[in-house]
Amino acid sequence: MGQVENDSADNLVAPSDASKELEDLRVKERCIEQREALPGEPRCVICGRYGEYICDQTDDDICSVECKTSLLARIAAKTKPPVKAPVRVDVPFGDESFCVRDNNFPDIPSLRASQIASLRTKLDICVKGEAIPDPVMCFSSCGLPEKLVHNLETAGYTMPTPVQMQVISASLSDRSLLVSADTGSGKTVSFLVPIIAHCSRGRSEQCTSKRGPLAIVLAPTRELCLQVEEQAKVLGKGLPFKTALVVGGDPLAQQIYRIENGIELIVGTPGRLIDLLMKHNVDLDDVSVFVLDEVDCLLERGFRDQAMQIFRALSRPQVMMFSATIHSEVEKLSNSMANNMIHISCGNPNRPNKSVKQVVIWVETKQKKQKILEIMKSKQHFKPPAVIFVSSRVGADLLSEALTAAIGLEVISIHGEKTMKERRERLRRFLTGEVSVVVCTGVLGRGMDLLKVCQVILFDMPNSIDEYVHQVGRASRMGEEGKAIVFVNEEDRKLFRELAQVLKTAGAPIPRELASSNYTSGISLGIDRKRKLSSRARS
Ligand SMILES: Nc1ncnc2c1ncn2[C@@H]1O[C@H](COP(=O)(O)OP(=O)(O)OP(=O)(O)O)[C@@H](O)[C@H]1O
Repeated sequence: MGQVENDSADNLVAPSDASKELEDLRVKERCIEQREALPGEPRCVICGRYGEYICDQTDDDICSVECKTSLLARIAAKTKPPVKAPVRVDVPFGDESFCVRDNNFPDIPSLRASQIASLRTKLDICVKGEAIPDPVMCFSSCGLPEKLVHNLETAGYTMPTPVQMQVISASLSDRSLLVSADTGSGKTVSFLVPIIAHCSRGRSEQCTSKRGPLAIVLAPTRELCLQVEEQAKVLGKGLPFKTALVVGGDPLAQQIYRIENGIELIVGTPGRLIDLLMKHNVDLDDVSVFVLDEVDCLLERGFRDQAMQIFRALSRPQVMMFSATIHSEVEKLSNSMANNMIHISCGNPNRPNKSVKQVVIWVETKQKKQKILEIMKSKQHFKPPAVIFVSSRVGADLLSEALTAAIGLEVISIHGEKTMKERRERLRRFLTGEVSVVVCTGVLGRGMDLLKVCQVILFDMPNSIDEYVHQVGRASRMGEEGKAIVFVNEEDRKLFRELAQVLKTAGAPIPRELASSNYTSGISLGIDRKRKLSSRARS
């Protein structure tokens, strides 16, 4: 007789046929345990996975107990008069373990700690902190306003991504967070969903006509602010949720007028927001959520003082910080901004997204223009729409003009010296496909969701490997395959060591010149270095 296997998810022994059958017969508790539906198979009406069961009360296809619970909750919410959301209670500073439970929302069967741990491992989620809420498996199972769930579905977001699963649940319990997750993994929705839920709940409770902001999102570039505000509007449609965009280059008076008329969320760059706060009396008393998107940039560079000044103007907000690149200095600083912080990391932080193929080519500075023309003339290598990153504003203008003249295809430039109107219009033309190639400085390097782009060319290496990670990341969204062609030469030597390590980890080819450089000595880089050294030894 075969021994009965332990059915723990952590068990590494493959289950016997008999236990597999038993597993198949077991009713799936959570939707994550259910497989995807094959073509022609019934789909769960809540999450779209395989609809293995039928809900006895409604006859709908359903994948698990969790989704059945959500379905019944939805139906109950439609038939019952709207229930008042629980009152948000101000707790003493430092007591952030307090959390408001929504007793109107039915309990979801809970998983054992070992199952949660194994789920996080499968989803590539690491967490650090005390009493961390479990990840949520679908948007409809965490008590969000029904309209918000509907807006998410309409936007095509049927399932949360791993970072959203963990961040949304942690954030809904009012905890402050430091989140590092791959480029293109869906961090924006992970902070917008709790913000919108919080704002619409907050407004439905307030009896006063006063409508000062309830949340602030800071981001380092105007383009990123524009993008985040757009997405917030889409997800908050139909809810008591208005936004104000506060960025330089747009008239200040209009921004003030909008805020005075009542808004819930301000999305802005630090400089303009400080400017506005200094010149105008904006009541920030009710701001209880403060998000720093691209936090390493906001806390490391010239932005730090401004970001901290805004933070200090708020009274004990929930702080949520996000980036694909976070190092220890930012971790330390972030810990000083909130108590009982949760650290979440998803995927491969501080490294380029695995979906992007990195092709690093050694090109002398004088040859760069010739090389990029060769690439752009090759149907095999050039796959527009494409973004070309350069290091200077003048360089962006010159290169875009030279490429337009040489290949007869309109190539536009975007950088910080252009007016806001021009930057907006050019970005619109690129995003709508009117032009297919843009040359830009770092203004489009971070956070920009350039949906159809699957090729970037780093004509000039950026100043740091962190910026490299972000720029390379523009070539892939949500795991789509992309390609980054990167020009390097001796002028980039201060990054050789880290670059070689990044390429080695990704299994990408390392140019011979880089492998044999003194700057990469001591790193075992395999074949290229050995070949070069042995040919030297022969001569
Ligand atoms: N749950 C979801 N289902 C499907 N698509 C999603 C989901 N969440 C986000 N997306 C899409 O994924 C893309 C990447 O999201 P987003 O721009 O938020 O990534 P990010 O993690 O902030 O990346 P970066 O670090 O580059 O800023 C966007 O096009 C967004 O619309």
